[in-house]
Amino acid sequence: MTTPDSPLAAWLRGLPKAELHLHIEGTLEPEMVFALADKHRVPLAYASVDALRRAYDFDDLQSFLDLYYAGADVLRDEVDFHAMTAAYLRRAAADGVVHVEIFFDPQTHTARGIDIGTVIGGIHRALVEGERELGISHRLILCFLRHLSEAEAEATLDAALPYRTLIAGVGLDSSERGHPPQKFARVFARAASLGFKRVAHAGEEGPAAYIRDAIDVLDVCRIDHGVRCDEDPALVAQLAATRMPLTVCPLSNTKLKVYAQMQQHNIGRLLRAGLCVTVNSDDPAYFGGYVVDNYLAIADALSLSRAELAQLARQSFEASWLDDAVRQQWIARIDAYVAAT
Ligand code: HPA
Ligand SMILES: [Zn+2]
Repeated sequence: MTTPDSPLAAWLRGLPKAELHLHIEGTLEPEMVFALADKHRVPLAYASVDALRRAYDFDDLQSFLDLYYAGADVLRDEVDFHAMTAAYLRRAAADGVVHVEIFFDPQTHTARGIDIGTVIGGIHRALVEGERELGISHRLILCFLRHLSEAEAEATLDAALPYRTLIAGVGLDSSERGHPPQKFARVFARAASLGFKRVAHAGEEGPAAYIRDAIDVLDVCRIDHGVRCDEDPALVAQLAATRMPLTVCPLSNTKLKVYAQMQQHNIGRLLRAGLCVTVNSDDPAYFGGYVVDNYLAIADALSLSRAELAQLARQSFEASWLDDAVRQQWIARIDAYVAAT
């Protein structure tokens, strides 16, 4: 068993990495939930930090989402959004993350009467500070909640337009089954015409057909999760041939019972089949680990070599929205690190 103080963990922390699948609301640790509940006098359903953490025992995606949306209720002002984002960036820096592309869910907050400018303002201020103080570059991705209507997604896009220079792309998250990509075809087309890049969660709990539809109907440039692609061998071949990135989240997949055990995870097989798979933490406060914990979990369970782990890190930059020259610089840094260690 590989531990966080093992030589492999230290080596992984030294490996430059990008994190591309991270819900900022999913970084809200129980300690911060309690601190913010206290600050705003919000009653909580749990008596202690430990009791809340013990509740993080999920059956599936929906059982997680119910707690995740409840936890986000303590975020009330700009300072809260800043504190949450700053804490994540400090933790990511300790893991050797040098670039982040993070999701936020504006509808979770606007539905509670919080202005979208408060949400974006706090997150963006922390990202700018993180770049200056920690050297972490960033992109911000606005996610639409797929259990809500397309009309509500359209209204969210409208509300975000005054902040459009701060937002690189749009995504699609929340309950997947029964909410296919087609439901959001028009709002994604409008986002494209406005110059936003597109990503979507697909093939986490939903079928492989949702991955095809995200590509064909929403014109996405990455798939978030995508692990159920292996139910469709022709799709796997297409993903390999086109180098369509998958932002895979191993600890999330075992916590939400997509796989009963990490040994069953397909990321190693997909990597060896030539897919641009990447390693990410999704909602680290809820799933028991940040990005290095995710690398360690698959290294251990799937017996991945250091060469394979380095390739996963290279692919995190290949899949990123960094300028090509910057991407190539980070990949060269990885090559140099591997040669020197
Ligand atoms: O893993 C996820 N899937 C879908 N929606 C989400 N919202 C936060 N995390 C997730
Ligand atoms: Zn996710």
